[in-house]
Amino acid sequence: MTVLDDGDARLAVQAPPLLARFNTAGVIAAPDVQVARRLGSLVGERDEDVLLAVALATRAVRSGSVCLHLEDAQSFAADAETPPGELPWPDPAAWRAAIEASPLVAVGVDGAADRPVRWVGGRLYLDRYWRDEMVVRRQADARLAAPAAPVDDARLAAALDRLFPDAGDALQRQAAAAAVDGRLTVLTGGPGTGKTTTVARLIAVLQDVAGPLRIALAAPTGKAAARLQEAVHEVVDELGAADRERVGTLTASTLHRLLGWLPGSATRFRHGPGRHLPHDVVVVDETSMVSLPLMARLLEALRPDARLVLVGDPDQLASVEAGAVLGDLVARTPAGDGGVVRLLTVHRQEGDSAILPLAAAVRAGDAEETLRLLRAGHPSVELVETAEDELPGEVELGSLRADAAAAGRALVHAAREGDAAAALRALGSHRLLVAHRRGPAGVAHWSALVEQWVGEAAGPHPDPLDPRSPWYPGRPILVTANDRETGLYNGDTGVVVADGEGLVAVLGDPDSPVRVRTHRLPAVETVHAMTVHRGQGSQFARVSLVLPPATSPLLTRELLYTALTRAREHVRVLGTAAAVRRAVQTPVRRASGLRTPL
Ligand SMILES: Nc1ncnc2c1ncn2[C@@H]1O[C@H](COP(=O)(O)OP(=O)(O)OP(=O)(O)O)[C@@H](O)[C@H]1O
Repeated sequence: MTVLDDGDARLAVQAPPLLARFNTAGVIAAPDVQVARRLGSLVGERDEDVLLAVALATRAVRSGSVCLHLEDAQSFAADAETPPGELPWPDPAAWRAAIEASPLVAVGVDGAADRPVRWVGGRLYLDRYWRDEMVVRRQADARLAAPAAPVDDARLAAALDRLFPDAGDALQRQAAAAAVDGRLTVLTGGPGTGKTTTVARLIAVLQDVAGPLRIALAAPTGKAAARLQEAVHEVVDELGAADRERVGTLTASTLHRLLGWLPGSATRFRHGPGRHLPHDVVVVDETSMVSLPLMARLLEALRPDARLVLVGDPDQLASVEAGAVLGDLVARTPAGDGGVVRLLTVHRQEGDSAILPLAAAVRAGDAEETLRLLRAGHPSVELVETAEDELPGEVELGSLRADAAAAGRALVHAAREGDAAAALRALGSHRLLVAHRRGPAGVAHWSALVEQWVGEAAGPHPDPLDPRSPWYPGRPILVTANDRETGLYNGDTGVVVADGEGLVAVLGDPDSPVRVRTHRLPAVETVHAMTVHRGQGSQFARVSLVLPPATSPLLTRELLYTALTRAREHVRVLGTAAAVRRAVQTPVRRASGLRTPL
């Protein structure tokens, strides 16, 4: 057994022996032990089996689950140093009995309301997540059970015929009809299946048959909100004059902004059960990124008679915080139920791109087909297969370097000339995505490498700049904090460009960029590479994905699928065949109770 080392932040100081054993084995971390001990001390619970279960429930939340399935507890040891079979797991029956008898634990749906942990159906919850899951469960059930206010059938049929003509897509039309009839509609589909097109047209239908309605468009990130707004405007601009007028000019915001986020307040949001949102319809895009707590807050804040339309792709990465609500809502709703519509036909004209078949193979979990498509050498797809578990060498990096340097050179030259639109277009022309934030395969390593390549390709700036200044024309930036004053959000990207004698940061849409003086910017990082999580909600002409070693716990099907579908024209994957296989064969499993009836 590893000796406890106080200098190692992963190891808890003075942990009870059983917890210490699981801690040193790497199954639970110091914060999990601390939560278990703190909760235990509230009620004098000393039973180490119970404390271990609480620590594992905390561990489960840290890895994105809402609760701990006790019978799956050993899965947390899969990547630990000690094989799960060698750890002193409590006897399952005794473990359950100890949990049920503990003063820490409320047992069952109707168990005591004031205990910090809840035990229901073999699942152990920290109370806060239990309550949020109940909010989502009750709200979703109520919304699916009772339809929205009725509309005139003939008028609805006419609106559907006009906005979803025969040549269109029957499922898109069905989604619009569901959004009129129901108070909760879940609209899913892969890239290019027409989700945004359907949203814009279903709003036109709603305004016609039930309007005038107050409509909110929202997304989990500022970037995704901006993209939604732009895409909806494009579709609305093509509608007939009467529909265009009824829809009006829609603006999209982040969910936090919609709910009235209050920094530092205990209730967190201005809108909630006691103060509903004024909207008749709320449409949320990129819902796969919405966590369980945020979904609970949104549902509580809706007027009971409002219509909610959740749009997204449940095969993408789930939220950073706990929960995979979109996937759960899709899975729990009976097939053929009006509340969930999955669009299946890809409408985007991409020539004969191999990206979507590749993404489909990944989604289907077919590792051999994924490798075959990657290796086939289609113009839109490239695999740079590296030697087992080594970082790619100079030869292997050749094509990535060529793309990164070309995009970087175009970006720097445009930035030096003060051409904001060209600089932002260059920023979107190629993006390097990686799995890890830190370590040898992390963002920092790759960002520094690309910076060096771009520096060599673009040459030194002709005018002498202050070498101590972090600002130079052609610096690509990623905003890492929300900032009300400038309206910038965590995740926004842009470029520093020349502006007369000085410099200005330009961000967002190349055709109508936001301009912010560098001294007014919130916290930013140089962004020559980003994590796949960061890239979610954005698309780029060309994408290069560096896979981590096959042993990385971050290597999942959702990560690969999300990265591949960020590319519009070309995607390059660098990594071993083993890493590709491992990713395709490792779907993320996030425990929750939402899929199971109570
Ligand atoms: N029913 C349809 N008939 C013909 N073309 C369509 C139809 N629906 C959508 N399209 C076209 O397909 C393309 C993709 O549509 P859209 O952007 O709405 O898809 P999406 O699912 O939102 O994609 P993504 O999430 O990747 O942005 C657009 O060019 C759109 O005009």
